[in-house]
Amino acid sequence: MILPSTQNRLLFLRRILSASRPAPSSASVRAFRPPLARSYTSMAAAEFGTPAGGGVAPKLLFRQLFEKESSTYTYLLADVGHPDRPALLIDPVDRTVDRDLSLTKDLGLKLIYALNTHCHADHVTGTGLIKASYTLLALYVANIFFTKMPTVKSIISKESGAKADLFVEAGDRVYIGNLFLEVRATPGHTVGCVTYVTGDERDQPQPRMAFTGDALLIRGCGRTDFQGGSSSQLYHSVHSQIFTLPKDTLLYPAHDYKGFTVTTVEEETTCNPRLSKDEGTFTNIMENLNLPYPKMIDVAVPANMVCGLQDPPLSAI
Ligand SMILES: N[C@@H](CCC(=O)N[C@@H](CSS)C(=O)NCC(=O)O)C(=O)O
Repeated sequence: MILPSTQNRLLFLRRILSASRPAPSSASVRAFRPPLARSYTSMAAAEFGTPAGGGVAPKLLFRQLFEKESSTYTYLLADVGHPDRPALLIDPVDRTVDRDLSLTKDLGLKLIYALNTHCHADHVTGTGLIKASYTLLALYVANIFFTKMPTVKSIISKESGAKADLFVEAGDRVYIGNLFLEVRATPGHTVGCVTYVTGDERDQPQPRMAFTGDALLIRGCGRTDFQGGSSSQLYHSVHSQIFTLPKDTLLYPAHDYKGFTVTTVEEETTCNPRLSKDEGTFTNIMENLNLPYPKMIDVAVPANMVCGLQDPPLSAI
């Protein structure tokens, strides 16, 4: 079956969707996993803390993807040890949604979640388009009244104040199959920034991996001059929540402007020109960055507060 581009799919969706679909629920969760190998129709809060099971060890499939206009990294993670091959995307960008969805399809993955580390100011998140695209796919392949509809749920922190299907807080776990990400609160770039860290249990990937959003960039860090930013808070977030991870933890940021792809806790604690300093020096550096505002800030922030969908939001179609 040939499907039109995501933008065209959205236009089509707007024409044919009536109020037949309830607005997404906004359940707050501590740990949740989708009811794999059962139904994807449930919008109820997920299960708490029980393994997906199946007797198979988790096996990570990992891809780092780049969006060059905003220099943004999107990360694809999947548990390919699980028969359903469940997957999630971290920080998808609207411009590259088609690429990301076709990759998940090529790899035979079942996308379950689209996560944001925070409400971005420089680009529009892809989570809204991904959700809409999946909804339309369900309409193509079956009728919405009888089928078990594949859905992707958007996730962001509760503190962000942004719209999403599920809101996470420090200590929560996001499961795909038998893999999980632990949520750590790392405010300072924005009030709602979180870092997603792979699990610390024996069957989880080693070394651990942390998706730091804009809290920590390779040899840098997120700016702190808007969206409730605070250099003192950022310093404490990184030192208490990221630099305390094992030294070999791989750190994957949401952006890179210098050509780097990955770093480690050990590297950044010693080589980061901002965060390896004492707090006073760090604050002084941050107060004197004198960066121009991101070009898209006036478009991106309002759009990202509603999951990337605007004019009109999907719930209003
Ligand atoms: N030139 C870019 C924006 C660059 C920028 O401000 N990046 C942010 C993260 S996205 S809000 C940042 O925190 N940078 C820190 C730094 O030291 O560069 C654009 O116009 O989009």
